[in-house]
Amino acid sequence: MPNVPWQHARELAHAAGAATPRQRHNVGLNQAVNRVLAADVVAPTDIPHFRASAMDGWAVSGEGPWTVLPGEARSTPRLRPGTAVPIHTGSPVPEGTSAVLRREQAVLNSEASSGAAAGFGAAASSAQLSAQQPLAAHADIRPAGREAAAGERLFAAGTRLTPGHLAAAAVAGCDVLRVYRAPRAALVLTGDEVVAEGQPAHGHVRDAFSPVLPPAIAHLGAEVLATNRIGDHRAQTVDALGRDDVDLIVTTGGTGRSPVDHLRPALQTLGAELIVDEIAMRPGHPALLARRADGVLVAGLPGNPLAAVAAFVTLVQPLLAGLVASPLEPLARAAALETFAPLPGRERLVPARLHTGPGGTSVDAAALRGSAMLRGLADSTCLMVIPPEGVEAGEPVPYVELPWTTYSSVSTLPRS
Ligand SMILES: Nc1nc2c(c(=O)[nH]1)N[C@H]1C(S)=C(S)[C@@H](COP(=O)(O)OP(=O)(O)OC[C@H]3O[C@@H](n4cnc5c(N)ncnc54)[C@H](O)[C@@H]3O)O[C@H]1N2
Ligand code: MOO
Repeated sequence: MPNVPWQHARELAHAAGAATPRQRHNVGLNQAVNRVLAADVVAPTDIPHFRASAMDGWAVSGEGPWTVLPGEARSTPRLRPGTAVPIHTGSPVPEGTSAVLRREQAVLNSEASSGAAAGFGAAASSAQLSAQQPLAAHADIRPAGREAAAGERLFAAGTRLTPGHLAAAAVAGCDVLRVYRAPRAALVLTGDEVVAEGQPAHGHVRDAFSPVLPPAIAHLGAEVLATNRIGDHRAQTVDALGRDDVDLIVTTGGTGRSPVDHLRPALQTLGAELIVDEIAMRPGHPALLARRADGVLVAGLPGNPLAAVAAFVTLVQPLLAGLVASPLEPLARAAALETFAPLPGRERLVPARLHTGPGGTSVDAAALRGSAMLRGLADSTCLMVIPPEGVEAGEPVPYVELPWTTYSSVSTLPRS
């Protein structure tokens, strides 16, 4: 489809990912962060699975004062009314326990000082224990099943796993989780003039993409199997686009229509279908998305670095979400801090920084935002999506987070 409206390009990319057959497998918890659940996680038992003390102190039964029994809670299966036994945080409470008395609220024998001074854990058996204040029934007892009952759904299929999910799964007693296999990608970076290290000579450029694309793709939960650098050469391009051990090939450069741009002709040679053929956006309009006859997807990002990042969030981000059955997220909005004039027929993606202040959340566009520039991007957390009709300062504008924005997507400081 030629010159696809920006939002439609996202939807086509997401649908292309979602239409790709998915594989599922079991992974250990320490391999599961950032993977997407392919099945619900269900509590195998009650969580917690036993009634436990929430504090260090005494398990007591009935009304005080209580006679302290010899031993401690773990070796005491049952308490009778009027008795108590020392207990530690997390230990199972004996049957018959009506409450836990915190050590600092306890008085042993006739001592009026706090339980801390009353020799907790070292009290002689048959000492008399009482509470400084009335003790509520069930005080400081964590009931079994308080967090979840056995069989209850803890996390739904489709959840992207964070360390917090994994900690909860571990506490539930899970060792492996059923997840979608991480999508596999290969990079093909084109350009005779592109060098991978050092200061580029006159007419050459230093590669901007190998530092940004692998972490961005990994952040989105996929693996980069290989990065292949090729010259502006037709046969090399056909060859590089032919690998079949991946779900997705991401290319950079060569999206134009000059004799040295080989991406479109190479895709034609391979019999690939163009799903998106240019996008009504700036920068990044020459970007494309294609599917080979065997289903492998090819996302062609333009060579200009900021244009490539804009095309990445438009095509690759939704596509990778579709590959693991995640929804296409609606865009968040924040107030634009400056006015953008209309640009009929296309969206503009502008690097910007989110800022929270007393008046709410706003987006502050970077100054250096030419399609071949990167300084503005370096200092940004998102791309504003300016609609064709423009936006007035103070109006809400949609934005997409950059695919490496993690825990601090909202800055509390204005751009300096
Ligand atoms: N006659 C026209 N010319 C151009 C048009 C157009 O519509 N008509 N569109 C412009 C736009 S917009 C873009 S974006 C670029 C797209 O270019 P290509 O995707 O074909 O990329 P190249 O020509 O190979 O390179 C463009 C530019 O990017 C630099 N580049 C390439 N790879 C890298 C890299 N790995 N790291 C850093 N920079 C890279 C390359 O040196 C060029 O400067 O076409 C416009 N032209
Ligand atoms: O996609 Mo191009 O950046 O607009 O130069």
